[in-house]
Amino acid sequence: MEINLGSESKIFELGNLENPEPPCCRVICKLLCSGEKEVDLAVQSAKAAFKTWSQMSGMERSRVLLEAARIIREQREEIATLETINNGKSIFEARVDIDISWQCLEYYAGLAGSLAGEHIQLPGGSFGYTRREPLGVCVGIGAWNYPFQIACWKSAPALACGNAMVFKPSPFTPVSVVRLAEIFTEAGVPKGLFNVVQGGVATGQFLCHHPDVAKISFTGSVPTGIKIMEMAAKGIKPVTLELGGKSPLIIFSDCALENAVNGALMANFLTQGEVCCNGTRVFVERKILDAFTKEVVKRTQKIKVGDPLLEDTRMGALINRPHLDRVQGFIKQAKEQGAQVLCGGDLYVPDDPKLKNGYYMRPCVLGNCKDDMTCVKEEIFGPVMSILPFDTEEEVVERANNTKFGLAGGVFTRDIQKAHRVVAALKAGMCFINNYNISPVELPFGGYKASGFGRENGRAAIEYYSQLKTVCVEMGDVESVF
Ligand SMILES: NC(=O)c1ccc[n+]([C@@H]2O[C@H](COP(=O)([O-])OP(=O)(O)OC[C@H]3O[C@@H](n4cnc5c(N)ncnc54)[C@H](O)[C@@H]3O)[C@@H](O)[C@H]2O)c1
Ligand SMILES: C[N+](C)(C)CCCC=O
Repeated sequence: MEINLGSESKIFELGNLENPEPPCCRVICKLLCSGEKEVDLAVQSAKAAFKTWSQMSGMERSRVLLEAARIIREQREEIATLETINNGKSIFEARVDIDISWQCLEYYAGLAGSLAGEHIQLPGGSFGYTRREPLGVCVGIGAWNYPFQIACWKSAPALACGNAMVFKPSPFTPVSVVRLAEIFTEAGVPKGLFNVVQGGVATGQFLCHHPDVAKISFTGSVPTGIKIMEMAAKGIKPVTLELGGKSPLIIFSDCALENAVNGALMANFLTQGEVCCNGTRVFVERKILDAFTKEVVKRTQKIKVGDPLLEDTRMGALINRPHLDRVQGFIKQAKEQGAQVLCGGDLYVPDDPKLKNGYYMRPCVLGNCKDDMTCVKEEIFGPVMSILPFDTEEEVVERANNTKFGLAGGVFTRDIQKAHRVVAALKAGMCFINNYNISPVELPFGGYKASGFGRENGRAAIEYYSQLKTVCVEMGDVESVF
């Protein structure tokens, strides 16, 4: 893979080969941060490509996106391996991420040909119509937990609507999105339509302030989301913010217990727990608290942690040493505040000497949790589940909503009326009934409250990557008031 590097700014490394002692691991590549000049070059080349792409019909764009989806499907194994090396997640999960990525491209390819406005009849034979038009050069800024998938969730609807995109991945996971750019080019998008710039805060700021950028779609933390919104406000640019969460998962005593346990594991331990929509506050009806807890702990202890490239590994390494330390800090604080570590939470050192400095920990289940504990209130973004007992539906709904976040929520029950009643009362954008953390690309995804706004996936995303032009057509004479 050829990595398109800027010439300015400092080099950043993914790991450090020269000094393989903690806190560093191995270098897999060295990249230059894109400076102001490189950001401008990327935006200008995207702007030039936009002229061609936006004039193509939806069907023509659809064919190109389908070809990109086909290449990704064909190269699934290679891209999944790259993503595992990029992020540290298990190859098993990386394959799922890649599948969701090509499905996303296929879905928006399917919509591209049918994007249309309305015809509205007016008096005297006059009429109006609306045109759904692209915005121009959109910026995508990604987090490190789903690098390839986030880039697809942003670029697929953006390109389907006729936009160009400049994408900046997280500096912790800069690699796989470069492959996506190559694939778009192989598939036939005009040169420069999807550009990648590399770097961190400064590069992101150059992008957000650029006068030729029409829209910013951001995935990341709440504090950065606030800064993105402030920068966008200065240029009156629309934003999509996909931010953090501390989502509730509510397990009623009438659930199918095995499904509920599976759901709780899905809600907490994908991608080493580094998932924005995780259901980390697991509310369990007191009647089944012991049975549920016993089973969830047993199953958590069986999760195979280690070399993410091995077929049977289900949990790989956390993103970096500071983040691992931060997660460990939350567990220490939880213990100090009275929570009980029911399993895991300790560092894991694989037998393989080449992995001994990796950022591994055992997945953790915390019992004896209370709503006011830090581990229950703050997003940990690691493999830490907090179990909280409850007694009544009314009580649990109130406690579930008692958070600044509103990204997701889940309910396990066999009572279908209760299930719909409870999800209707949850103040969260993405709710699951009797499952958790599955990702059909047909369904809109996004948050309430501090978890952000705008939607990715589904038809809804089209609204956020296009604008409506209204055309009013007079068929008679002009009746002037003057
Ligand atoms: N809602 C979602 O879909 C979703 C998905 C994944 C992650 N997240 C959230 O992301 C967070 C973890 O990801 P992270 O640590 O990469 O988040 P982050 O906010 O630190 O960084 C996200 C991206 O923003 C860039 N950035 C940082 N400061 C910037 C600035 N001032 N201007 C412009 N760009 C800037 C970073 O380089 C990175 O590319 C968690 O809070 C998680 O919940 C949300
Ligand atoms: C694919 N998941 C598991 C729904 C995660 C979506 C992106 C959030 O971090």
